[in-house]
Amino acid sequence: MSITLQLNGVQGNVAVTLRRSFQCKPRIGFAAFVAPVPRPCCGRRISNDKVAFSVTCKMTTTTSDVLKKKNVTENENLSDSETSFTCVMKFGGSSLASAERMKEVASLILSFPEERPIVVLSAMGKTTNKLLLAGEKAVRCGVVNVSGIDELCFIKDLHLRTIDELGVDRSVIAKHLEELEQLLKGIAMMKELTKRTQDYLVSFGECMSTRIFAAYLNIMGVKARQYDAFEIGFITTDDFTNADILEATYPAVAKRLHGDWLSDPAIPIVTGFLGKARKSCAVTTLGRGGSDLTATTIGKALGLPEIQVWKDVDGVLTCDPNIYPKAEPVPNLTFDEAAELAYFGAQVLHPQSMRPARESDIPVRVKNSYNPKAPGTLITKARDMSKAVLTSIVLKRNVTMLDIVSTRMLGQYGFLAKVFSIFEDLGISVDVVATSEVSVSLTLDPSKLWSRELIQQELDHVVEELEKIAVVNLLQNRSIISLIGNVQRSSLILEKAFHVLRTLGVTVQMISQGASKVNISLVVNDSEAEQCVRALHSAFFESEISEIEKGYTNGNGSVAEHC
Ligand SMILES: Nc1ncnc2c1ncn2[C@@H]1O[C@H](COP(=O)(O)OP(=O)(O)O)[C@@H](O)[C@H]1O
Ligand SMILES: N[C@@H](CC(=O)OP(=O)(O)O)C(=O)O
Repeated sequence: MSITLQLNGVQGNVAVTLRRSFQCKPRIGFAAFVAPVPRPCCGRRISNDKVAFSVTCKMTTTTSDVLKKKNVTENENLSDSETSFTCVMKFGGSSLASAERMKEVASLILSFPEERPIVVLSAMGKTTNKLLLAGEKAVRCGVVNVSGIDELCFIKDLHLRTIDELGVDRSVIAKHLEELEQLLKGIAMMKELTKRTQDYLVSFGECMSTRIFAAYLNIMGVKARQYDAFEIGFITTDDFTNADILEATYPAVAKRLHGDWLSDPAIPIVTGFLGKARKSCAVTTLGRGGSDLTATTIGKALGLPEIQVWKDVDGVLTCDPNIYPKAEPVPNLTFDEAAELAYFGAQVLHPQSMRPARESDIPVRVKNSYNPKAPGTLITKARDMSKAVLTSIVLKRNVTMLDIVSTRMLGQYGFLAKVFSIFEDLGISVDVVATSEVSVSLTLDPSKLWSRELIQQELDHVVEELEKIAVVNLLQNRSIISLIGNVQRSSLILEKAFHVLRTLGVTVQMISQGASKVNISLVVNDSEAEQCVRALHSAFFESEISEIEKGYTNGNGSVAEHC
């Protein structure tokens, strides 16, 4: 059985996403569609000979952004009933810092009446940081002093004030506030904060923000339902503080959210960042900023047409605005570029968050909840790279670099394998690598876990192990500057970048062109890094002729074609 879809006069290449409807039968192959259907789809039987399908059509040859939703029945009969969600909207802590902000986010969601979103929320403002600090203080302060921990008082005050200002009943989070204090007392008693307990501790942030927001929507007459991710099928590894999402998550989450919607439609308000460990069944977290990953996971699970992540900036910018305020929004990025950018330190996206979106080819839109009219950044599988040179500059500070020279003869095989097995044994992740026949230079990832730095003891251990096979030079306080862009034009990028760095008198200590073909990484001293980023930004992105650019002007004063 197959379906022929008539798209009312729209010509050209049409990508079609079919979304699961009421029942799991019959399974149907949709051979007639131009694009392959991502997974078996199910229809809703509306009479003996008709089955209704919820279909989203994305016109890829007209305006790439136009989404049209239609319900299509077998033999081109259209039905009006809408059966599923249209997007994920994720709001981070920066969008939810106060009652005022929660109100604005609620009206922002409701300003898209044509959307039926799944909403993913982070903890309010800086709640996660405060919870972590409260946990650290609890270890040292003694049980009797827990109630007085500044961060606990701040969290209580922020959430109760928000509840009161929104007109929500305090009972919505009363149990959580009580349990949070009990947990901190437990930590104080044990004088210990394990990673597992740390995850449980920070989960209170998302558990409370989602409950408050759902209750507020309900008060406003908009039916909403709160979900704890760890109760609806987010299954992860047991790697507390940095857990990976397991495949079983996708069908479980889709079944739960879709099933609930069909039996009693309400906007789902889901905790970002959290999961449930497969073995221990304890609460896990997905690493800092992990709510982005929650959003893309839900997008993939339900095969949604779009994933939106709402931030406090006008999209992904040409560099970190805290380093250089003249940073500009980047209108389009590929999944590869966004992933590389996030991995190499741009705080704006969680490093793993692009994976589910890329796997299911769902566009991710990064928008500004403080400035919803700004177009934001659209992240897709491919984009027109013909004019692209540099997209964004990313800085990762406080990196440790190792120069490792083999003590054996030239051509000794297995040297690299030995080096990397040492890192594997010690559970340390390597970022950037450059090799020669007898030596390897590499940088160590400082922020794998909770943004913590590798501690000296761990570094000493690495060096000790490596010194069994090599001469090792440990170089600390380095920075990686990642040039994200079109590596097809790497000569141009490098020529210009090195001109900038030479003008500044900066020596590049290592260079590596990523296998992803969208990233060139340069290692410099920490103390010089910010100055380099500003100068590189000025040279690559600013139209006025900068001091550095002057070196590129030709005789008649016009800028030579370098970028
Ligand atoms: N290249 C970049 N583009 C945009 N924002 C960036 C970039 N690099 C760093 N940032 C920082 O990331 C912040 C947004 O990310 P984040 O705080 O995680 O938002 P949220 O809490 O809403 O998820 C911005 O306020 C900005 O300071
Ligand atoms: N609250 C968590 C998860 C998160 O994603 O936060 P945000 O969206 O505010 O970056 C954190 O601070 O890491």
